[in-house]
Parts: sequence; C-alpha cells; structure tokens
Amino acid sequence: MEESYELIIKNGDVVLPGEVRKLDVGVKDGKIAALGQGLRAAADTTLIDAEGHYVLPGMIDMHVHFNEPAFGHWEGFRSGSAALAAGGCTCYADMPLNGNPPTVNQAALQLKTEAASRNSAVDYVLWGGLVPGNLEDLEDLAKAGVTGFKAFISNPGGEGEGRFREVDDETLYLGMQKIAALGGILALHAESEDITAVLSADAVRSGKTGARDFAASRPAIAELEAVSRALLYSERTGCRLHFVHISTAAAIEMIHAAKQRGLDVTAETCPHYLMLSEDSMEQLGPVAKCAPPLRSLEEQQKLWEVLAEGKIDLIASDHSPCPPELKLNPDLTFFEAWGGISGAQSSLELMFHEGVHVRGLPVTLVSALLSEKPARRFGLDHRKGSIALGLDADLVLLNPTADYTLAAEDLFYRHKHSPYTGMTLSCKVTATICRGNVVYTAEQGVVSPDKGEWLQINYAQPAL
Ligand SMILES: NC(=O)N[C@H]1NC(=O)NC1=O
Ligand SMILES: [Zn+2]
Ligand SMILES: [Zn+2]
Repeated sequence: MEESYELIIKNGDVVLPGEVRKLDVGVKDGKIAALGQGLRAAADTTLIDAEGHYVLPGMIDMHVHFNEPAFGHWEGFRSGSAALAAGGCTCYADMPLNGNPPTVNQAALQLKTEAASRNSAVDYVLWGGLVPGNLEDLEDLAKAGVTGFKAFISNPGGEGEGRFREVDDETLYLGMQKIAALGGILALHAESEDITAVLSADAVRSGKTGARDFAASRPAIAELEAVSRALLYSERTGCRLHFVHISTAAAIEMIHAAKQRGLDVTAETCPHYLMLSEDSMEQLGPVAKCAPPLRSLEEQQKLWEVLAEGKIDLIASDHSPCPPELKLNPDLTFFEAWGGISGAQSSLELMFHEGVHVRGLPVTLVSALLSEKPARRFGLDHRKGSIALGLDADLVLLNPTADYTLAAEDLFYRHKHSPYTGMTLSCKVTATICRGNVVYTAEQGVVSPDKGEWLQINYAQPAL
C-alpha cells in the first residue's frame, strides 16, 4: 500500500546532518515519514512548494526568558513563542528567572507550567534554578522534568521580593555535587561577582556611567575567572556543565581545552556577540545592553574564528526582554537600564545572513549549532534537532535570497524593540512547522499560537 502523508514539502534544499540534498519531505502523524524524490500527494495532503528554499530543522533555542509568572508585562509565553515561531524556532528552553517566583522549587515550577500551558506556539522545555537555599529542591525539580539547572555566578539583576539570586561558592559546589548525583546538567552564567561588583561600583561612584564604562566594568577576566572556577568544580564533582552566552574566544578555548581533558562541558554563544560590538552599545544605547557586555570588533572576529573551528557547541538567543521604559528612558544611565537583549526572533536569520552569506561558513555547520547540537546536548535528539526519518517534523523554510530590512512591526515580542531593527538581512524565514503543524507563514503570520507542548526530561531515560 502506498504511504499517505498529511504534509509534503516539495523541491526544497533539505539540510540533513552533514549534507544538503534536494528532496521532498513527507510528514505523517507529525513525524518525518519520508525523504525522497517525487513523493506523491493524496487528495487530503497539504503541499508546500519549497523550491529555492532551504528546508532546515527548526532551531532549538536553549536560552530564553519569558518572564511569567508575574512579569508577563515584560514578555509572556504567547508573544515570546510567537516571535520564536516567526524566527524559525520549533523548541525552546525557558530560563528560571525574571518571572516571580523564580523556578527554584516544585511549587514555582507548577506556576510556570500553568503559565506556559496552551500558550506556546512551539514545543518547550523548562530550566529549574540553583540558588542559595534550594539544594533540597533540586531532586523534586529533576523528578518533575526540568531540563537542567541554571545558576548565576554574578548578580542577575531583576526586580521583586524573592527574585533569583546568584550562588555563593559553597552553593555552587554542593549544588554541582547534587546535580551530578541526579544525572543532571548545570547551565551557568559565568562572570565573577567580585570583579564585576567592584568595578561597577567604582565606575558609578566616579560618574563613569556610559556604554563603554559599562563594558569596562565587566572585562573578559571576569568571564575567564568564573569559567576556570566552574571548570574546577566540574572536575571535582563530575557535574555536567554548560556555559551560557560566552562572550570571548579565550573562554571558549579554556572550555575546549577542558573538553579535551575529558570534562563533560559545553559552550554557548549568542548572535549578539557575533553581530554587535561595544560600538553598537554606544550607537544604539541600552537596547544593545547585555551581560557579559558586547565586546570589541577584534574580540567578535576571534569568536567567529573559534566558531568556524568547531569549538562552540551551540547558539542560543538569551532573549531577555523588558518594557521599553527600562531600556529607552533617557533618564536612565547605561548602568541603570535593563541588561538583556530582545533578539530571539532573529537568531536563525542572523546566523545564516552573517555566518553563511557574509562569512561563507557551511550551511550544515550553522544549522547544527542551531538545532542538532543543542538537541543532542540536552537529550532531545531522539525527537528533535535533525531532519531524519522518525523524528518530529519540526521544519523551517528559509528563503536564502531575500533582501529585507527588519522593522519593529515585524517583531512579535510583547515590546517591539530590538538592536536588530533597521538591519537588512539576506534571508527570511517563510514558514515554520512544529510536529507537522504549520505554525507560522510569512504571509499569514502566526496561524497556530497555542499547540506547543512541554517536553519533560527524565535524565535516566530520553524525554517523553
Ligand atoms: N536577568 C537576566 O535575564 N540577565 C540576562 N541578561 C543579560 O544580558 N545577561 C543575562 O544573564
Ligand atoms: Zn546570563
Ligand atoms: Zn539569560
């Protein structure tokens, strides 16, 4: 009997692990059921013509802050996931902070899942937090299906009583012991609190509160010191470790060397460290403020070099939005403005535009950093991250010959500010499909805003 498909994507340049081939993709029951030429449609098959487009696995963005509960007026699952869908992302990981309560115990996780449920356009996983005082909660969180634990070495900022706090060394060490015993993974914001707090206080005291002063208050050594300390703890505890938003090639090299010694560690960077620089912070203002800060153009170039060498494990957005008054209010100094970049909708397009089109990197390398490698690192690869038979039909159509200038109206975020507006990009996401369901098209916008599902992670076994 002939196979019948609910969806066939025809004639696209399909980005498979390690190669690009002109193929049709047949989807059945939300899974990739056929990869071949001339797949035949039945009467009820939806046909999408992808001629001239790349067909990519959906991006897996392991680092977004969607701010619910309590800070949905900053961003929420609805608007945030709509933006991700429009940007070609089909699965994401929400961070345990910037909402309140932060996701540091089972009760808070429950609130988080309620906020997300039936409000996400695409699938998601949830991070739990490691903070001073919650060692006894880690096991419950692990059992409830968090993807891993997030900790900050430096002050995370944020508002509200009970907000997420950075770890002291003892909490970090004991937490890593515990997470290792649970078979989990720690994601770490690695900047030294001692260095950044002293330099920031000095700068503010002497009235040096501009963009470059902010960058100088969080120098590369703050990242390197925190990375080296955490690597030592990982070595001693056996805890799997993932460094979020690494901003310097030197830190990438340090992590790479640790990997070569046998440590189970990985490094992420974000499009903003690859696309923007200290100059952007000065020119664009706080809309381009983040921590670690944007660095020099020389540093940015070195980051591209280590990326091309395969030393960066994955790309994530660190979408950390806020209302415009915390960014655009001219009364705020650069130090006072919110630190966090709204960028999640643009990650895939930026990486293809700059990485593939401008810098000539292989499509397969860039795609792997966005999809396959995050899936593998975080135990999602039996479901997601590649275009392969039997996996979820999480697919993106990318027009690689577009020429469009990103406008604020194009953004699906709750607050439509981003350092990338006004940038002209050479590619555009034209459709996003999650488990075979068309979630977004460039013509219609987000057509399916709420069918995303939570993938609970069981470390001992693959995700459900
Ligand atoms: N609290 C929070 O989201 N902080 C994030 N923002 C940023 O720029 N870096 C971060 O870690
Ligand atoms: Zn961070
Ligand atoms: Zn973050």
